[in-house]
Amino acid sequence: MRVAHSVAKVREAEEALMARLPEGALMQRAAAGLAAVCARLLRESGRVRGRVVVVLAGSGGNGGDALYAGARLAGRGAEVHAVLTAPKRAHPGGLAALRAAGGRVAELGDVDGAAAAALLGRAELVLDGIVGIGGRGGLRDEVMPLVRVLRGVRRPLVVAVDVPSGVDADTGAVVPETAAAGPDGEPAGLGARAVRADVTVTFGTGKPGLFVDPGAQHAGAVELVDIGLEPWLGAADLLIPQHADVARRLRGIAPRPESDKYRRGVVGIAAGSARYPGAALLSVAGAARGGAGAVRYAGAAAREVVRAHPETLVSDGLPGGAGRVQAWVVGPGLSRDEHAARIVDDVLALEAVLPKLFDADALALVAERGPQVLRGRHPNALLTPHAGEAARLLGEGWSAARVEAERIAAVRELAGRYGVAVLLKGSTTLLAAPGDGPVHVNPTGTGWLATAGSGDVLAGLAGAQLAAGGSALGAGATAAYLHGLAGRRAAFGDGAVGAPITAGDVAAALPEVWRQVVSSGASDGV
Ligand SMILES: NC(=O)C1=CN([C@@H]2O[C@H](COP(=O)(O)OP(=O)(O)OC[C@H]3O[C@@H](n4cnc5c(N)ncnc54)[C@H](OP(=O)(O)O)[C@@H]3O)[C@@H](O)[C@H]2O)[C@@H](O)CC1
Ligand SMILES: [K+]
Repeated sequence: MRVAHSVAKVREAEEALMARLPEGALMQRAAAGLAAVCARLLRESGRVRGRVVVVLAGSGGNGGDALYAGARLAGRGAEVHAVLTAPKRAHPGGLAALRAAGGRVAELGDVDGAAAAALLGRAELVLDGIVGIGGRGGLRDEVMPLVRVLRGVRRPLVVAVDVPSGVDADTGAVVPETAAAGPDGEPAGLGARAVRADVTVTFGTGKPGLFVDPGAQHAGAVELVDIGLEPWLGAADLLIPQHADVARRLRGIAPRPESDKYRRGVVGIAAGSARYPGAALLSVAGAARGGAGAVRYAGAAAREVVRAHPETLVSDGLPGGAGRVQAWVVGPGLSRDEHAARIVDDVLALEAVLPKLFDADALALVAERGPQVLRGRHPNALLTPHAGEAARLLGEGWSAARVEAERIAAVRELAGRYGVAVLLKGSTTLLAAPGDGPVHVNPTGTGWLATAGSGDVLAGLAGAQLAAGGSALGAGATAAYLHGLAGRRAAFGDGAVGAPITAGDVAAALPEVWRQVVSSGASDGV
């Protein structure tokens, strides 16, 4: 499990640790770890000696880390150039160390467009130490020309120090560029006032913004440098599961010799309608490979379902009359007519402790009824909205765009308000349960999963995980993880190039990724 802590918790822990260490010791630990990662990255394509490294150093501790790391690389023979983005306030110790090691120093004002392009064009590695956890808002005007040039030059490896400068460390938010087009000709709207890194070397613990989009896209691969903070860090704010965590749960629900289909769990699917039978088929496909012993289907697409999935137990009545199940999935392709409302109300009338997953059209119907139909009544329910559905559930003051921009806050608010676990779909899928516990981030997604019906497969899969037992949050997190891996598997196969996939391909890839996770469970995985 990877973890992340809020800036406030990091600051508190740093203070406690610094009080026990000689002055500057913590920054030396950070810089040593940072330089070691940079040296390793440079060695992947040769030696450190003679390589051109450009350090962008701001006015705070982040710039200090970068300058000290630059000094260490210069000490190993690299040709290091620093550009001070706030020359009067550059870290004095770091600056002296870099100069003493033979590094060259320029001020932002001296490095205009052409000079910046020449310098960054020669760089093999750029250290982004403009601003770290002390940053507020997007990058300021004075550094943007340099950042735009960096974006345009034939890419050196960009290593962000602690956080990509301009990314909000707590939320992952970035400020979009409002200017029409940058000098590099980048179309308006695509750029952000933030650095885009290949690798982020973060200190002490992860920062939430490194794992949640759009910040995650700016962070690239995240490497953690241990600076001894752990004993002083409180509970994590974000958890990022890896193969080993998911493997533990999958082993726990694997069938035993004495298992029968009922002990493994039966998942009920109330999905699809005469208009949208496909959603029923895809939900059943996800559920059938999701770890339950059997799938029961209740609804208008019974005939189509049994034709495509003959192992399914089908009926065309309401869920309550369909027979015993351990978890219900309601919503995909249900449409929003009176009959759909009757189905949702029927599920809401089922035994309170029975796990129930509400997706798609069922979410709109839940939103109409209000949080009180779930809060305090259905402790094991799971909502699986995308941003638009989340905004509808949250009501006044929320829009899909706001949910996208404040994903962590949105998923927490939803879980708190409805009193149930929530899986917020999107480019980074997040999960939260009511209360102050950590938000889970799914690390396995791929853009190729943005394809029709992909959410239906996820709903079925998550329902099967609910039926197999455990908390709604654990079931949802496992489903999101497997679904993301299956999407990657379907889109990329064994290679590095993705291709378009269908939701059916995602369902078909589930057994393979399940095996992959369980068999490599001891390693880090993603
Ligand atoms: N504390 C520790 O023990 C350790 C800390 N460590 C390191 O220190 C970092 C934290 O250092 P920090 O607190 O000095 O803040 P930092 O991120 O450098 O930025 C503050 C400066 O940036 C400026 N600035 C703000 N917003 C901006 C913007 N949008 N665009 C441009 N500039 C902006 C702001 O300017 P001002 O608002 O004052 O005008 C201020 O001067 C942390 O991330 C880690 O790398 C490690 O060495 C481990 C030990
Ligand atoms: K930075």
